[in-house]
Amino acid sequence: MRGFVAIGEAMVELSSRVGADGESWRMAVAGDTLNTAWYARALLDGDWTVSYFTALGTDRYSRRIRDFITASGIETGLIRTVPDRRPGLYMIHQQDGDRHFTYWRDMSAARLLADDTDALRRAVLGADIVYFSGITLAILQADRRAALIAEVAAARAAGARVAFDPNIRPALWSGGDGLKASLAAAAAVSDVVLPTFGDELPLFGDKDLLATARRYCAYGAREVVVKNGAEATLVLHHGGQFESLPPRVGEVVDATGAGDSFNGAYLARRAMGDPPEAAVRMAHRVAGICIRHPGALVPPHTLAPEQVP
Ligand SMILES: O=C(O)C(=O)C[C@H](O)[C@H](O)COP(=O)(O)O
Repeated sequence: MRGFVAIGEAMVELSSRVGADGESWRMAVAGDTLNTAWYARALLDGDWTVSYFTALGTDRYSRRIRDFITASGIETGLIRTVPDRRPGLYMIHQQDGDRHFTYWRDMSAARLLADDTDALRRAVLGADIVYFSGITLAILQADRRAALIAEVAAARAAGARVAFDPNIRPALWSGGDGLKASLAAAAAVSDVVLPTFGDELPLFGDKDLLATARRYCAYGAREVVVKNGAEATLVLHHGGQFESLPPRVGEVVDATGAGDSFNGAYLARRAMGDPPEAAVRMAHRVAGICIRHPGALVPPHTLAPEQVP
């Protein structure tokens, strides 16, 4: 068996719908790295196990998150338990054609996911693919962030392929606490980096997607996939480059999870041997399904092979 391990925070997700009887809220389980693990699990074949590493409490909602992850076919055996903490929560708001998030996660259990270095090491050692994000880093104290990057680097030295999405969320980084340096340090231990141009532009002022891709290559990445919403994705791979245009999607219900679902599909297809061109095409199809549904995750039947051949 081969192993895909994702590290980060799983939360309670609330998304709203306005119907005849007013606004109603739907509760789900999501979180960027969990979303990617979930889509990867849906698309990887039976030769792969997918595991999620985080920290959860012992309360009702922590149990619900754990049960959901297990029911999705993702291993939860290595998840840390922090009895006096609860999971974080976020609400999705649609505005100006995009999704926006409000968080309640300052004291979440996941903030302590890297406190036990041995647990972290057990989670990543022996994995074939390790996946983490800028959100995983943002929720940690600076020394724990460094510890996590060191464990990821050790897993890579032991043979893992490392994938990282910068997933820049300025709201999670207080001024001057090392956002840019953390992204550079993470990319330096990564093989594949999957940034979103719209997140990179305001922080780095990149003039185009190539500038974003080159920056992550300069940090050390070998394969960079720059997503750009409905516009063409740019892939830099072993010195070559190409662009791929996503198919047009009719009505966008909620863009939450577009990037994460793209990553899950891209990494799953690369893991199973597809070249980047075919992996990007599949990733666009899956992201197109994601954004036609509320919340980050879709009803599993919408990813059946006849839907995404
Ligand atoms: O922001 C966070 O901390 C979350 O994890 C909540 C969301 O599930 C992802 O952020 C969605 O990510 P996108 O694929 O970029 O839409």
